Amino acid sequence: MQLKGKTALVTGGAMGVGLGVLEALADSGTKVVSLDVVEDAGQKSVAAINDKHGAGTATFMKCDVTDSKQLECCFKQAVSVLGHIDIVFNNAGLVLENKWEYMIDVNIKGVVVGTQLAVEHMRKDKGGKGGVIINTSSYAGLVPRFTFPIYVGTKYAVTGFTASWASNPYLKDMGLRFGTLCPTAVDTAFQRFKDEQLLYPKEFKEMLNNIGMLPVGKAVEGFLQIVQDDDSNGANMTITVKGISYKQLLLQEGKGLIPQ
Ligand SMILES: NC(=O)c1ccc[n+]([C@@H]2O[C@H](COP(=O)([O-])OP(=O)(O)OC[C@H]3O[C@@H](n4cnc5c(N)ncnc54)[C@H](O)[C@@H]3O)[C@@H](O)[C@H]2O)c1
Ligand SMILES: CCCCC[C@H](O)/C=C/C=C\C/C=C\C/C=C\CCCC(=O)O
Repeated sequence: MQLKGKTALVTGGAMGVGLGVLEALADSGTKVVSLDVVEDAGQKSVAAINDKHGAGTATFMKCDVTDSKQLECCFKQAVSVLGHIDIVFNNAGLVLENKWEYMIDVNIKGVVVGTQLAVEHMRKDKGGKGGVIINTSSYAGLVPRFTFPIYVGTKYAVTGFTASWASNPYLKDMGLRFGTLCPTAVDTAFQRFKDEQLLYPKEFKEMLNNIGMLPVGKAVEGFLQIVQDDDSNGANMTITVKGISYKQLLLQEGKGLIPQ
């Protein structure tokens, strides 16, 4: 997909990976809408993008992705601002083993509702223009980690849910494709966690000391690879200190998605 002249909606866009993606999309000529629960940072980051690229390039909407009504309303507002949506990045997420019901609401429900709204507004067979939907999982959505078991469960849910949509046999009519972003630890506010947010914080910090953290730009690079590769559908874009790679999942008649 050529990014110039396209439109995108990003959740969790106020900081971290979401903001990195917003900035990269705006730099490539995409008009963007940022949804986030943190209004101050959201407004400031959008103002900076508009200062750089011109008024109207970016729009911020305060939205708690755990509230389906808010998300539905913001998608409608985004379509009226953008005209239509080509790219949706369901990225908002957190790690809260000590408040796991809320974490499940953000990491799973927020992605499920965000994906369903994206399909509804984007599918060609119902008046949309098609496009790509990318959901943020994690390396921990592919490889279990004892340090935060419920977080891992939410990310496995995102990976499985997104792959299931990617294996939908009617995607051609809808003009949609899907991808999942699976980075290891990325240097964002996410990593400035309080110990009670993890089950085994000491052990995770030791693990982190061994492998180090990725810069946000590496996660953004992985996102852009999926968005720009029109042949990519069902890719788990794995981003680690060893590099960026994705297993293209092939849709084989009668067998669903099979790893290459
Ligand atoms: N940082 C990492 O180590 C890492 C690694 C792999 C995957 N991830 C995933 O990447 C995604 C982005 O994380 P990040 O590292 O950029 O963290 P971050 O904390 O810097 O950014 C997350 C953003 O999501 C927003 N958010 C949180 N709850 C929300 C809600 N209910 N509604 C709307 N917005 C909400 C936050 O306000 C914040 O702006 C998350 O899904 C996370 O699980 C992070
Ligand atoms: C505070 C919790 C942060 C969780 C962030 C993220 O979603 C999960 C990351 C999962 C793992 C990162 C930590 C260790 C990775 C261990 C090995 C990765 C090696 C990858 C490789 O280079 O092969």
